[in-house]
Formats: sequence, C-alpha cells, structure tokens
Amino acid sequence: MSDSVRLDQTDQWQALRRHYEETRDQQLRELFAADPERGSRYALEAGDLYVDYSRNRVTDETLRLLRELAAARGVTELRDAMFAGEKINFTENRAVLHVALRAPRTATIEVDGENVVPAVHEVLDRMAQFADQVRSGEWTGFTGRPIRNVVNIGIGGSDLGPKMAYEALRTYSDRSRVFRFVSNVDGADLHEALRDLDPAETLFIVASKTFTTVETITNATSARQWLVSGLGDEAAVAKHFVAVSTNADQVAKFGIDTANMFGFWDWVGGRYSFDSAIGLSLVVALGPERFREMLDGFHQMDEHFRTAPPERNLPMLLGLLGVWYDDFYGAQTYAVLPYSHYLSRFTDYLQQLDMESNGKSVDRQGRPVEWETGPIVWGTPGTNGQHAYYQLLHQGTKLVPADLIGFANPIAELGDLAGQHDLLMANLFAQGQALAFGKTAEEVAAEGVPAEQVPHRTFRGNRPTNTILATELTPSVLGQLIALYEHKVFVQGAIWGINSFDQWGVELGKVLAKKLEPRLSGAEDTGDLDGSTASLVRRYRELRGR
Ligand SMILES: O=P(O)(O)OC[C@H]1O[C@H](O)[C@H](O)[C@@H](O)[C@@H]1O
Repeated sequence: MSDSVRLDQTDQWQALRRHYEETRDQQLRELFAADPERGSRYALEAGDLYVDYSRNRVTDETLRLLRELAAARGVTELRDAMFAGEKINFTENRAVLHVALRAPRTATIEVDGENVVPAVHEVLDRMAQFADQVRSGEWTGFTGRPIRNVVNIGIGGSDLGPKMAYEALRTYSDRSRVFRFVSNVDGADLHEALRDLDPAETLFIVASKTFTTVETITNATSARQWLVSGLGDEAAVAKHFVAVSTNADQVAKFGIDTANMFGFWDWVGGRYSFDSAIGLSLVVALGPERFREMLDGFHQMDEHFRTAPPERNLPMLLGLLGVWYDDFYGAQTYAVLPYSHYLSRFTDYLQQLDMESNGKSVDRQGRPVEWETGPIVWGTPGTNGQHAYYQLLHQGTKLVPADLIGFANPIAELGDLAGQHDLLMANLFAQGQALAFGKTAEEVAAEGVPAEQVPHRTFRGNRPTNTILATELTPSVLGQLIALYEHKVFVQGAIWGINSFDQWGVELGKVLAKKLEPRLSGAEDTGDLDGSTASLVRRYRELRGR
C-alpha cells in the first residue's frame, strides 16, 4: 500500500515543508492585492453548497503540492476501496460502507460478494411504514392512546446524529409531538426527559449498535420501569419500546420483541450511522419523505467525492487545507461556526465524527506517528460566540482556522421579523473579513486612537476561514453538509496513514469504570488501586456516608 513509506519521509511532505518555510509569513492582504480574482477563483460548488476558500494562507503552488501529497498517499485509491466495500477498517476486519446507506435502490454495493443495497432499502421501507403508523395515530400505546412523545435512548453515534439533525430540521418536524434524546448515564438526563410525560403516550426508541452500551441499557432499564409502573402491566412494553441495533440476541434478551427491531450492519460505524435505522426518531419527526430527501443530499455529496477530480473535489480540498494548518502551521484546533441557530448541535456531532475517527497516534503499520493527526474540533453558533471567545480568535496567540457556515434564506416560521437574517449574515461575512484582513496599526492610528492604545486595538488578521453557503437549511442540504465533513475526515485519515474507523481509545475507561463501581459502594476494597484513585474513592464514600 502507498502508505508503507512514512508520511514525513515522502518527497511530497518534504516539498511541503520547504514550501511552508518559504511562505509562512505571507499575508492574506497581499495575496488578495496580487490577485483581484482570488475571491471568485478560490471558490468551489458541489450540489447546493458554495465554498469560498480564498481566505486561506495558500497559493496555487500550495494547493498543487497538497494534491500531490494526496496522490502519493493514495487517497483516491482508499476512497475507491471504501466505495467498493473493501474491509479498510482492518483492525476490526470490517468494510466502511455508510455510503451504502444512502445509495439509490438500483445501486449495487457488495460486501463479501453480496449486494447490501436491497437490505438497506428493506429497512428504510420498514422505518417509513412504522413512522407513518406513529404519525397517523394508527400505532397506539398499550391503553389505545396515540403516541405523542418519542424518546430516543442512545449515546455517541446512536444519539448525536439524530439529536443534531432533529434540531437542525425541527421546522420540518411534526410540531404536535415531543421528541427527546436521552444519553447520559447520569439519571438526571432521563428524569428531565420524562418528568412531564405521560407513559400512555410515550414511545421509547432504544438505539444501540451493540446493545451492550452500559449507559443505554441502564437508561432503557429505568425507562422500562417507569413505563411499567405507570401503566401497571409488563405487557405494555411491546407497544412502547422499539429497538435499533445490529444485535438481535441482545435486543431479545432485553425484552424487546425483535419484530419491533430495526437492524443495521457491522459495516456502519457508530459515528456514521444516523442515516441508518439509528435515524428512526428522525423519520418519525420529519416523515419518511423528508428523511429520504436528506439521504439524497448525502448521496449527492458521495457522488461528488467519488467522481470529482481532486482540484474540484470539495472534501479533498477541505481535508488538505486542514492538513496544511494542522501539520505545518501547528494549529491544534479548528472551529466550526454555523451562523444558524438550528445547527446548535452541529459541532457536538462533528466532534465525534472527527475526533473519534482521527484521534489516533499510530499509523496503519502500528508505528507511532511523527506528525500531527486529528485536530480538536469546537465551536458554537454565531453570533453567540462573538460575544464570548472570538476575542481569542482575533487577537490571541493561537491560530484557529475556522469554517463559517451560513444560509441565504432564514427558516423562520414567524417570518423574518425586523430583518434579522441580514443582520445575522452580515455578522458572518464581517467575521471572515476581520479574521483575514484585520486592522493595521496605521489604520487604527488614523482613526485618532491615542498612541498607547494602538497596539491593543490592532488586529493582525491573516487568520484563515472557509465560508460555506447554501440557499437554505433543507434536509438535503443537511445531508450534503454532513457527508462533506465525513469525507473530509476520511481524506485526512488517509493522508495521515491512520485507521479512521476504529475507536479502541474509548475502551480502557469503560473497563476501569466497571471495575471501580463495586468499590464505590464499598462492596470491594480499594487496596489494589493506585494512590490517587484510592483516595478519591475513599473521599467519595465518606461524602456519601458509606
Ligand atoms: O451504538 P452503541 O453500540 O450503543 O455505541 C455507542 C457509542 O459508544 C462507543 O463507546 C463508541 O465510542 C461510539 O462510537 C459509539 O457510537
């Protein structure tokens, strides 16, 4: 495989290093002055997304060298292997086929010689049928009342996707019903979700790929107790609990009839799963048609990623720009700043997508990497952050590349009262402008600012952003956006030579928590623990009066 040579020993990497040393101090102001067309030349369109990447510290030469690196690292070959159903998640011996979840009915995608597309559509059809039954009131609770509340119980990939997409698309949702998402093993989460609900009208969707995740099983157990005690009959479970999982045995063991189970497959990673049956709560909220529009949006971006040449390939471009800042400029983080309140959960979702995929420190050959891998992803919707942490973005010592995301049309059921949308978007454009071009000391002084204040009021600028624009936040556009980031993360993992598809790093804490639990209750001794943990556990017991 082309990544058997260490990344930092490739000619392309060395060439980029030299290029970085030569260009590191170049200024966006100068780049724009030298090329009046830059703003329109450095823009790409894919599907409904328009991306302006002109405010990056790159030239044609940088982009060419980055594309050469991608070619040398076999990014397109790995992409083709993914689309072909090869087991590129080699530590778990699994294919990586979330793209099959949104493939059209007529497509053929094989895993171990079997076309998986018919099974995908069979589940989608069952989900649609079930959602229609709930939405029409035909599916009733145990006492014959229609379902008014839907509570998704899941965590990680079985929670963040549906929760984010429900928030993003709530104007398309059935407003007569309540949708809640419970994830945390802290009982407060479930308590707050259920405290004002009537069990006779409440449906639980227990979503877990493995159906062994302790948080989810514990919350589902509590929810079942709440339901049975509310309705006074174990038999009520059948009408109020459905499951989404790859593990039918565990679902049956938990006591959910597998006739009420919606399946998916081991080739769907948790963080890539919300367009599988994990999106069942979303299908109930939006209706099957809207959900399919979202899948079509994903598919559009998949096709773009699969077929567009590297120089016009959006996920490739964003991935390469990320590598440029992460590995050469040493940026530790990047911010995703959606100027849409409906995208309030978007960054939470991206954190799992990106950080669980690329938070790795050995390459595919098991050798420690000598280069930076996945960045820290963070951010909140604009304009809120502007009044909180943007100070650091503008004048701090750290370089924080950012993606600004905005939409031409508001989705406001109330109408655009007071013209708020132009104000919102003016802020988005202004932030990109201020970050890129800053304000020089001369400009500050020319405004009559006293000399001693000038340094404090100067903005160095030269801080990179991408601006992502679309007409409106529709289900399809959301699908396109998510797929864009999925494939961007893929490109970066391929360049770094890591396995972006496993997540062994989450295991150790789970195992240790299981061992510690009996020690917290005092059932087991703390003698074998390290000094710090032992004293914390003893203090905890004291505080709890044990
Ligand atoms: O869907 P589940 O099997 O319950 O897993 C839920 C989540 O927990 C795990 O610890 C993984 O880190 C995630 O990738 C996964 O999405």
